[in-house]
Amino acid sequence: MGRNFFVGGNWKCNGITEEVKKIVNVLNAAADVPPKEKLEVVISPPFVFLPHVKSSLRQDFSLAAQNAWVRKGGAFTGEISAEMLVDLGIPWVILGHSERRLLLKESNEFVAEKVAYALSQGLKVIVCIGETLEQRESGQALIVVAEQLKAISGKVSDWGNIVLAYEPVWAIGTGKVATPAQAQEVHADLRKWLKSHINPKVAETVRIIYGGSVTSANCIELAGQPDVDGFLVGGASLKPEFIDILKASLVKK
Ligand SMILES: O=C(CO)COP(=O)(O)O
Repeated sequence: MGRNFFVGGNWKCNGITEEVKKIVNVLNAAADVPPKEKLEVVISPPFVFLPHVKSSLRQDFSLAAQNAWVRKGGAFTGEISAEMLVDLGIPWVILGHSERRLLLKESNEFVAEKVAYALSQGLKVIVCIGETLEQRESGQALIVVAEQLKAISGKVSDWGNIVLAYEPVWAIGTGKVATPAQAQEVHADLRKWLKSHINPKVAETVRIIYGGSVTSANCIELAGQPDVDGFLVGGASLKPEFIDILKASLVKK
């Protein structure tokens, strides 16, 4: 089917210099990581560590920022612009993470504007979408992710540089992973949505990755689902078990 497996390691707001060095050492020392043509690995440290990690991380792994400002830089204290990331040679950015949607009140529209701007500057974007527990329990999961997707599709015409990360909020950092069937159901539905609202080619080629309590213990079964094209890993990306998660890509033929 030709969708290259994709694993992102989202370090979130974790790590100080010594810890960052240790994680990079573990990543650099990992043997038998499938080659780039089979597995795309993107590590996302906090902004302040991007230059250090860029200069010390193995060449077959790539880098993502965890956020970017919604438009050109300027008088926006505390923000980081897409131009700065491009200047530093950072190819990817994570946008729309639920922690930012919920804690920093980023709306669907705002996230969509950020995605469009980042793409316009040449960044590739990991777009996060996902429902809360309350929304799932009231049967709204698919409606919520479709709305999140619709906002983005209203502002984006080229999907070639987008990876979609389905991250149910109730599974993030809770140890309560979605079952493989739950993940597959939403991923298949997202692909159906893309097919009818964008086009069949985008539906077939966009990678849809799962995030939320992925560990070395559950990654193989999740990776075995036909519409799960990889993972966005939080907590476990700070640990040596991340290497086992990378190897879950081997279940894809
Ligand atoms: O939010 C996540 C990745 O972006 C998932 O976090 P956890 O893997 O810690 O649940």
